[in-house]
Amino acid sequence: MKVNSESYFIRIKGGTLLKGEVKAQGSKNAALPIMAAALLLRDGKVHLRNVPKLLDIHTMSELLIGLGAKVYRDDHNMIIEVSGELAWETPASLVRKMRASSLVLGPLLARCGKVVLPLPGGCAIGSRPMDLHFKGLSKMGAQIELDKGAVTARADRLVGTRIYLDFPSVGATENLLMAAVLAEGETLIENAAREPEIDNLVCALKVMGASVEGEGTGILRIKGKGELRPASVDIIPDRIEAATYLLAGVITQGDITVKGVIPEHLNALLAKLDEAGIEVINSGNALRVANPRRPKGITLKTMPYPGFSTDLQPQMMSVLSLAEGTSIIHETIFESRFLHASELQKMGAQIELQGNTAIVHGQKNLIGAEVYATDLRGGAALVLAGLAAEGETVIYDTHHLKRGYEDMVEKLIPLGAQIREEVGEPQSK
Ligand SMILES: CC(=O)N[C@H]1[C@@H](OP(=O)(O)OP(=O)(O)OC[C@H]2O[C@@H](n3ccc(=O)[nH]c3=O)[C@H](O)[C@@H]2O)O[C@H](CO)[C@@H](O)[C@@H]1O
Ligand SMILES: C=C(OP(=O)(O)O)C(=O)O
Repeated sequence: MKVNSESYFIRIKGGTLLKGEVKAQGSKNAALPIMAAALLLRDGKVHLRNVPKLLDIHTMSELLIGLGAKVYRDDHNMIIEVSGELAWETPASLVRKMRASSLVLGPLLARCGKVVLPLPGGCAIGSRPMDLHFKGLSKMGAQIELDKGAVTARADRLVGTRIYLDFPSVGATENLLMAAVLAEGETLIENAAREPEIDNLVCALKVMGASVEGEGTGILRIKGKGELRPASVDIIPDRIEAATYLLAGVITQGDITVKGVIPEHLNALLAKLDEAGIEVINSGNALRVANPRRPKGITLKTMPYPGFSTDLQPQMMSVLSLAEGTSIIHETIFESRFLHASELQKMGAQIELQGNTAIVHGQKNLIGAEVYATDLRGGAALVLAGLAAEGETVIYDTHHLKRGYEDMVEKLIPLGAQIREEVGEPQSK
């Protein structure tokens, strides 16, 4: 039987209370830009530790190899070796697979003076333009041309300048920061994103010899350097993956400890769980929920960090669909990040959508059903719902989960989940 990447599905027999410990993986969204940052080296290696084994990481490796870098992997360690000339044309087949491919734009432009990047385009969760990336690079002296779905950026020299971001875009902050570390003079990025993954990138750039100040403050001050040096970098724990397992404990009213986390990265989630009446035990580098009660309905709004992460909104919607009372969820980051709602409705969730607001009327039970993962976190939300639902849930298109969750099924089984992944064409599809 021919198996393609879209033939994965997951079967869950729900209603089992989960119990045990699970370790957080390294952060996907920190590892991806740091891998791209290796392109800034003229000659040498960047060693990365705690790199998660994910499809997106594989895609970024392929992209770097296509550009002329060498990538070696050994379990969760990775070495990226860069020397000599790099290609500046990025292949559409890889760029279209993953939005984060656009993170090679800043480093390649700074390193090669020219980049052709097919535009990653929209995806299921929203249109995701790159205007802020282009505006910032233009201000640094780059010429940007858009033609036939690709951007060509050219710059004989990038010059430090003052850039105000109209929105604290994570990707734009990362691209501009990486371009600025090799630019002439000082760059100021105002209204910069403050996500922990940006701090991890700043930390990586600093060990590579860059001069950057202001991480976490919203104002980044970068003094350009002629050259960076080889370095070793630790990837931070993945706050979104960690939170997903914590929420698996909440939704099954189980007893789950997530180890190897940085709890302060999850302050917004912890505040909302507290409002919902869920006690989370914080022991410094682990978070535990111990047979929590059913959550109360709450209101939440997704916001740039330190606000509530849009990447946790779908999983939280599953949890709140089993709350006592009604919850209101405002999605302010992506315009179509409610695709999971109609799948949750098939499982008995009572959700009304009004533009970027979801009104979730909590139910006592969800019922297993056949549902489709529409995107990465939407898929995670369905796994959570399936773990709590009565009877069997079959989730199709679970290849999306492989972008962001290392061995999700294998991590849930020891916690008591009755879950298995299957490959092939399911009968009922
Ligand atoms: C690989 C990675 O780190 N992905 C994360 C990153 O995505 P990403 O970096 O794509 O997210 P951004 O912060 O850039 O996007 C946030 C919002 O700004 C808009 N925008 C962005 C750039 C731009 O030039 N113009 C513009 O209008 C986007 O369409 C979106 O509505 O941050 C998102 C917001 O926390 C997370 O959900 C993603 O998981
Ligand atoms: C939206 C996400 O990733 P990406 O930006 O790579 O699509 C995510 O990690 O939830």
